[in-house]
Amino acid sequence: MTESRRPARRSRRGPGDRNNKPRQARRPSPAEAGLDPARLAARDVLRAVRERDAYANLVLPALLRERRLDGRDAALATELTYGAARAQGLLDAVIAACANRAVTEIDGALLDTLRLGTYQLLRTRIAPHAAVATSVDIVRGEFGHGKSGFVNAVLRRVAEKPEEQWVAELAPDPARDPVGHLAFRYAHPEWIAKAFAVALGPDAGELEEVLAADDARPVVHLVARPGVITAEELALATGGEIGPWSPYAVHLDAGGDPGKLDAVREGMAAVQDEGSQLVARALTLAPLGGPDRGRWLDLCAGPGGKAALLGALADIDGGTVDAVEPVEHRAELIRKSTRGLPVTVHVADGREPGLEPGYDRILVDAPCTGLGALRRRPESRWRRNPGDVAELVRLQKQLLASAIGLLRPGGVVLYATCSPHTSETLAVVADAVRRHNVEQLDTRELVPGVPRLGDGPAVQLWPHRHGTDAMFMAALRAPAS
Ligand SMILES: C[S@@+](CC[C@H](N)C(=O)[O-])C[C@H]1O[C@@H](n2cnc3c(N)ncnc32)[C@H](O)[C@@H]1O
Repeated sequence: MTESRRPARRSRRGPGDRNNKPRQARRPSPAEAGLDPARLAARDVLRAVRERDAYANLVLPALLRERRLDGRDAALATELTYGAARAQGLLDAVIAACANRAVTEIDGALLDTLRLGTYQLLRTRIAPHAAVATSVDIVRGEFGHGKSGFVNAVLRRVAEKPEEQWVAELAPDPARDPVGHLAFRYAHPEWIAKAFAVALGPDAGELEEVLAADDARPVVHLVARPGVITAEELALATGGEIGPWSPYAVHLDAGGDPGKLDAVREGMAAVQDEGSQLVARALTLAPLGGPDRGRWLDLCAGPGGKAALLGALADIDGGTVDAVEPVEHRAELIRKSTRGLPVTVHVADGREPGLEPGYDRILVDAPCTGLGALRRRPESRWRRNPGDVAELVRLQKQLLASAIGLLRPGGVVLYATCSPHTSETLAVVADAVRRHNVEQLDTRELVPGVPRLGDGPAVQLWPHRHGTDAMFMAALRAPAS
């Protein structure tokens, strides 16, 4: 991040032009007030996230379009929004230390701007005076001098020390609490860092790399629709690079909106993490007892990323896919993403979908905490709490049991989560193996060519090792007869 403060844009319309109203009769627009549009957009998204539980990665693109921000403004707004949303816990600890009060005692509207300013001061190369002045301007424009004085005072204290020094002062002692220290330093809730350490097991020494990977800006992954375009052709068409593991993956390094790419608009490609591509492909590669008659099921299919890949692969061999999703608007997304493919969408609960048993292959891409995709969902680490896990695990076990009941003899179910939390992964699979007559396959063989998959039989992908989301998958096969 090399952005420094630029002169604020001025409106071309003279202040007072509209409706010929006198100058003093209306508030100046943000541009007229000299407010930086990128920072204002970032502040507004942070506010929507805090007040309405909005998703930053949905609100920001819409807001950039609405305000016609592009180029450097869009890049700066994106960096500041996602960066501040990810780092919230660390930013709040520093703000609390500088304000001499808990952040819960600070007016939320001021806190958004303080987070934005603190992020710029600690984690970007934006000149400190610019970070402070633009934050103060935003607050002064909305609340007046008194509150902007408070923001000014807090941010000036933040600016006294670099991030490392704040971490050294505020984080738990690394000798006594190494996981707590890393969690603080890499801005993760401690329970999530602990869950990652447990999932890494003997490789827990890699925890710092996992946490750091979560904070890196994620590369956009595209999937080339099989039978329509190859990854090579897609890479050429988009200027991207072929992904290392999935035969359909292309990585886009450049920023910008992938939805505007011709290949994506024309349905030849879609945005999909390479790990998700590997999950869908693994289901198709699993060895069945007996021949594959091409009757496949995606039991938790919304919004349809994997259903679309499965549908395209099924189409090549004349197979079909049933896709189940209980939430109507997510079912509609599946219909859109699988248009033209042999996929039938069922709005139903996967625990009792009302489908005829006898499937050759079933994917259970279970609802989960999403702890494996934190880099793509900036605010989610601060929204989730440990109490979410037990309820999800109950649902995951029920969905997996339902899937096993829908298999034909010799059929395979692939259980997957975008979470590495072992309660959602290994424990759910162990429970299924204990309760049901299924054999666990070596899932590593279903992701050929991918290194560092551990001792099996399940597969845990990691952002720091594979550049994918931390997808988990385990294949279970029903006895042949
Ligand atoms: C991890 S997402 C699946 C992502 C999807 N496979 C893809 O690649 O786009 C889990 C989905 O399960 C759905 N879900 C939640 N409860 C469910 C249930 N009882 N039965 C089936 N699906 C359910 C959620 O609405 C969500 O769309």
